Amino acid sequence: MLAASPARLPPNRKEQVMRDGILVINAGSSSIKFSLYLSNGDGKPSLQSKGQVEGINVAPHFIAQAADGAVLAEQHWPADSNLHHEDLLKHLIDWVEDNLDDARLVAAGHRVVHGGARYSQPVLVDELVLNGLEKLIPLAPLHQPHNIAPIRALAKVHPGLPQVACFDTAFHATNPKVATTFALPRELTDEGVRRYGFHGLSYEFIARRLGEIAPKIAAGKVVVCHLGSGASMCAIDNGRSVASTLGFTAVDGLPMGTRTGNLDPGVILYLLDEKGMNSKQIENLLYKQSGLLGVSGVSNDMRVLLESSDPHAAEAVDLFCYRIRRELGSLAAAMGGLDGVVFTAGIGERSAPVRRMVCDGAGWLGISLDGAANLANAQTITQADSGIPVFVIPTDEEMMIAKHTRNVFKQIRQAAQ
Ligand SMILES: Nc1ncnc2c1ncn2[C@@H]1O[C@H](COP(=O)(O)OP(=O)(O)O)[C@@H](O)[C@H]1O
Ligand SMILES: CC(=O)OP(=O)(O)O
Ligand SMILES: [Mg+2]
Repeated sequence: MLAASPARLPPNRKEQVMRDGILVINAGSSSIKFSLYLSNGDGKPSLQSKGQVEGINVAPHFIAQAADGAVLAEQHWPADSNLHHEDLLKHLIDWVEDNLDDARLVAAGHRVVHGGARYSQPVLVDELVLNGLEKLIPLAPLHQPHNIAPIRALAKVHPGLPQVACFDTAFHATNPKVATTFALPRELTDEGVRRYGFHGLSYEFIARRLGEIAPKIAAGKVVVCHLGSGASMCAIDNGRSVASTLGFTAVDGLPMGTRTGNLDPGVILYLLDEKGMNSKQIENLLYKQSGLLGVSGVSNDMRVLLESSDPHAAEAVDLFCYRIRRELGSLAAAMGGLDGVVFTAGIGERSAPVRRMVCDGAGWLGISLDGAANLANAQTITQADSGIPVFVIPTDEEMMIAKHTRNVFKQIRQAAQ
């Protein structure tokens, strides 16, 4: 049973001293990340613990940490342990429940990458919603099945726990039609074949955080570069997404760890007709064998490429940075101007060489990098007289999910009273 059961909502006298716990799950193909937030009143949810199971289907490793990073629990399983997503999720949930202290679990929030045309807001999940989300699996094969699996698994062990799906696509619902339309026959556009954009939870967090750090810039035209294993860029005008590099699926735009990014569709026809590949083989090529891994032949990990002496590794890094520079110009053009740039996610937050290669080629936009600040991953990495400031801001998709989940939970609690 997936729908929220009002029976568990009004706290009884004893429970009134308990704090509300919100479990956030961000599940990928080989890892399940969790964060437990305590939520009291209207304040910002506070992180109580976080952790992850990595190496699913290889040699799973579980780690849980307190908000200050202190390790609370750790477990390794051998490669032949035969543990699957569901077993490991159960381990994770059991650990969270055994370590709630004075909190009680009141809701769970999940990152779901594709909400399609229907969901432009977080939604309380029920069977109908889940069925709709399952129909979007072909549009995000690397993510959507893994995002949905923990919702079903959690519903089994916790029937009645309100679960909220928070979408990577939702922040881009403000894009104008011209930014989302492919030049395809109208019937296809009308049935939903259009650009959606992803990484929206990260962009929403960054837009809000930039509003605290540099409110004047945040009220202007900003390009945010979310550079992780999945990578994209977003044009944000006065806090609203107006264009992004990811499209109908999460394989468009920039080259990523293992994904091609933007590709002439004629290449797909060539693969079908001349190479005799079928759609599954092509999906595998586009999503798992390309990007940094495919070009370098070395690794999908930016750290490994930057340390490698293989010229193909350098070529992959060059291509990644070149494409970011091109998209920077394109997104600035979409907004008709540029007031600031933000780097975020694994590579954006930590890789000074990548940021330098992007910014050195963006002098024409007025960007003038401060080398020392860049090396130090400082919050502002441009010189004081740079025409455009460039920021490094750590993203926090989990915090965004916790906030959305708390808001949906508050609404259903009010409705139940
Ligand atoms: N110090 C670093 N320098 C360069 N790249 C880094 C560094 N730290 C992490 N990365 C890269 O960040 C990427 C993962 O980013 P992340 O945002 O955690 O991705 P995801 O959440 O999509 O798995 C990997 O390619 C990794 O190599
Ligand atoms: C949508 C997407 O590409 O997500 P990730 O970066 O987590 O792979
Ligand atoms: Mg990510």
